[in-house]
Amino acid sequence: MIYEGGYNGEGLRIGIIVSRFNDLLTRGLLDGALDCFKRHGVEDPDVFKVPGAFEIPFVAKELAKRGKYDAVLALGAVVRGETHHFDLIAGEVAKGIAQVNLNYETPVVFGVITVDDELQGLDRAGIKSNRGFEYALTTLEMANLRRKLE
Ligand SMILES: O=c1[nH]c(NC[C@H](O)[C@H](O)[C@H](O)CO)c([N+](=O)[O-])c(=O)[nH]1
Repeated sequence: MIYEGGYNGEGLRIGIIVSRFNDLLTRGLLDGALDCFKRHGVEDPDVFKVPGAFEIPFVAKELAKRGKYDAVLALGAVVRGETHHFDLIAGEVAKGIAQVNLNYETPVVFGVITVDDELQGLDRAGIKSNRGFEYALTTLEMANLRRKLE
């Protein structure tokens, strides 16, 4: 028997966390994700805005703890600058989101792009492709798979 989640979003409760840092990129990711959810039947996903990617794990934990959503999508953009700050942030955000997945029952999809520069980010946030749309498909699949595992 093969268990896998489909892309039907009808009846699913979806939360989206999006960071404002590198807003030009994260706005594109959010647009792509909202387009995907709308076209797959998700009614009115909730959007939670945070200052930067580092703040995402806290909100992800708070949402997962309450168990209100079938799945949560975390969107952010970490751009390699002159400092090694991005390395610290990207690593901590990834670890933080992974921990929420393991400590709670709500799948949280890691939709944080890590890029060398803004142009590379724009390529992924709508110019060549939209990773937000792709991560939203992953979120639908995980929400539906979770329902099959119950
Ligand atoms: O989302 C990001 N936050 C960034 N920093 C802010 C961080 O996420 C926190 O908001 C801040 O450290 C306050 O906690 C970034 N860089 O500094 O490179 C970045 O590229 N992306």
